[in-house]
Amino acid sequence: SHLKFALSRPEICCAGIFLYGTLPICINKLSGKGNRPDSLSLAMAEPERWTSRGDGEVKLRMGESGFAAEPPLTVDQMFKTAVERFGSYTALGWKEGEQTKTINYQEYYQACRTAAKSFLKLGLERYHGVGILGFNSAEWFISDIAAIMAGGFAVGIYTTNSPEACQYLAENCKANIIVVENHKQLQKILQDKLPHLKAIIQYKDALKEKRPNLYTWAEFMELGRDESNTQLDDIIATQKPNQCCTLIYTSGTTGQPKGVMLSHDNLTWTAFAVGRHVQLTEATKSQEIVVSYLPLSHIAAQMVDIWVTMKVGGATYFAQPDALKGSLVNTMREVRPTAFMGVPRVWEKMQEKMKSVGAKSSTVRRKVAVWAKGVGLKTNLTMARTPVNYRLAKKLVFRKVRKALGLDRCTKCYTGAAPITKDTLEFFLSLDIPVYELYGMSESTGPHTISLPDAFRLTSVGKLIPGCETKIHSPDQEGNGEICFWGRHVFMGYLNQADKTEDALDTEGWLHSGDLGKHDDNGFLFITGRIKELIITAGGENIPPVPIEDAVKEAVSLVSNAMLIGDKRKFLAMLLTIKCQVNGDTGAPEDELTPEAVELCRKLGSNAMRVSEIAGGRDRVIHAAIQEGINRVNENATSNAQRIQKWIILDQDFSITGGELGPTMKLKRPVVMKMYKEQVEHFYKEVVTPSTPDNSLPPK
Ligand SMILES: Nc1ncnc2c1ncn2[C@@H]1O[C@H](COP(=O)(O)OP(=O)(O)OP(=O)(O)O)[C@@H](O)[C@H]1O
Repeated sequence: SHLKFALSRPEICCAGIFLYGTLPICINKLSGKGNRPDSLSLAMAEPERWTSRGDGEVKLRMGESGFAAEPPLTVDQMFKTAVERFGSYTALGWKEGEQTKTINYQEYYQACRTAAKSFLKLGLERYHGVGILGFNSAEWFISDIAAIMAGGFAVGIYTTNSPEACQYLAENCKANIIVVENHKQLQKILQDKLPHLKAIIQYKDALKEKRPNLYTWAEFMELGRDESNTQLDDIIATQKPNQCCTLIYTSGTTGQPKGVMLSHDNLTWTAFAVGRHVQLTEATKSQEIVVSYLPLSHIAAQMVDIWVTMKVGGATYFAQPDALKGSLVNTMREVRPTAFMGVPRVWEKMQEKMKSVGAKSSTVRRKVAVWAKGVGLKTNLTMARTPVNYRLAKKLVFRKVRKALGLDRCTKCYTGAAPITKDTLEFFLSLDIPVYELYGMSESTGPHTISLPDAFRLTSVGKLIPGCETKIHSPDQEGNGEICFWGRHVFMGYLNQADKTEDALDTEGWLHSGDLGKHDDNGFLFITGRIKELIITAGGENIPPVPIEDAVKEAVSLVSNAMLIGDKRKFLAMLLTIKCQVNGDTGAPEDELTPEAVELCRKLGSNAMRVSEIAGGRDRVIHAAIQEGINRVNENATSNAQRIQKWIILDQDFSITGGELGPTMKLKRPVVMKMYKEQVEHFYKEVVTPSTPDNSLPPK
């Protein structure tokens, strides 16, 4: 028909050829190389691999067989199937006073439909956000799924966000509705600056003030209770798996948060692939139980607690808001999860706690524990369990430890979202608790590789999830290169950020992770660095900071956080913080040292009790001990450029509340650089000589 048209109207065709020549240039400018803007894509038959438009569609990365060929589903379709198969099984559980309340899959689905109708009644528009700002709860899940069913975007907001950060997100996703946990979170969004906002719902505690368009959870659910189903069903009928339904905002370790657009297929396929790959059991055989406590605005928690659990008909129990301040272990002991996911900091905290309890126990107990841990590590590393010793150690120690942690029926313990140290992995392995690593990013809907009981290498992040692919881009001689992902878990694009999307996805559609890694001969992936935080010195040397920071933390036990500086500078310097107490209510670091740090100071010959007595080199004894540790690290440096020439102890530890750490405890380097600009400038102002009175070490 094109040919026929060209022959009948040659003048239009010539103009068309002219336009056709210039159009690609305009298109490239508008939307990035090789990817048509969506208005044009719509006119053409096939959507492209990515889009940065909220109402855009993408081409699914279907495979011909295996996991990648699984038929695509919308969230509603997956949920309906779960209701058909597991309708009467417990879906969600939570504590109300001393009582545990539960709802089954049938009730859960109906609650989501009611909430979806309420959202529509409040004016939720298609492809607009529903922000959710609060601790994990049934209301959080219901809001999330209802937002999707009603045609909006579910948008989790970190509870630790400042009012400005909350407003930035709400504006960015054109939030029509924001669901908040309590009065404290409500205060963060009570601004006139949100042009799209139509209503706010508070799901915990009584309202402290009445405002138009502010609803309690009960009032909100009442709105949709008797609404007809027509509007909701019409919207659900038009939803497609390749459309966006969830926005995950990156936590900003590498810059301003970006809205990662996840499609229905991203969520439902990843839930299927993970559940199948790690061999979760379906509720009809034996129900999987998880505890929800990690921030739900992060993809790891959402994927495990909401989607994977729904796929297999598991039950999710909610921890208390003060979970990470100490109550988690109580919930764990009550719920006794069958699968448990922690970010590295959670495992580290457990390790610290167990070590300090262990240190106080009797000599005999300690000796038994040391012996058992030796047996545990050896047998788990070699996978050859010496029956007698292992059985005895299990009876005397391992079983008791698992019970105390609430992990007695947990067969799947995971860590992910950030690097974990070998020391922590070995600690748990020695207690016969293998912690399996997951690796991925928001842009890959969570996991890309997973280690499994029968595919496990200490410090490896495991092997690829079937249906996904990994490419190591530009590998060096040792096989180290940028890890790139391919598969149905790869995101749609960053909302309204075509340029940033283009940086992340290459023309063939590979997602560039910004992480360095390599495979061993058996296909295990090892993360060896982060390109996104590589330091390039003024001399042109590329230095990955994390190994040096970890080495310092290991050499000087008093140090809680370390950040290496030196990008575009002549030499390396380091900001250090000291292990201190944390305020139980606010999570803010305090001036008092931890008991462990006080003990370490004593051993070194210092009476320091507070950070302020040590910071800035005030305590000469501690200062000398740290310098000695740093000298040891410097001795192992691979080149002169990799030696730490100067360092300083800061007055305050890094924290999530302070903004220096992201929700998964990854360092927000740009934030720290800004906060300590003066100290950093000071490093580079001074002439480095051996007699410099601060913490300097002369260049070799
Ligand atoms: N098991 C792991 N081991 C080491 N690093 C990991 C692991 N899992 C995730 N990471 C790191 O976390 C990154 C993904 O972070 P995520 O997508 O959760 O973003 P984020 O925490 O919101 O921060 P950002 O602002 O950097 O995107 C990965 O690219 C990798 O650097």
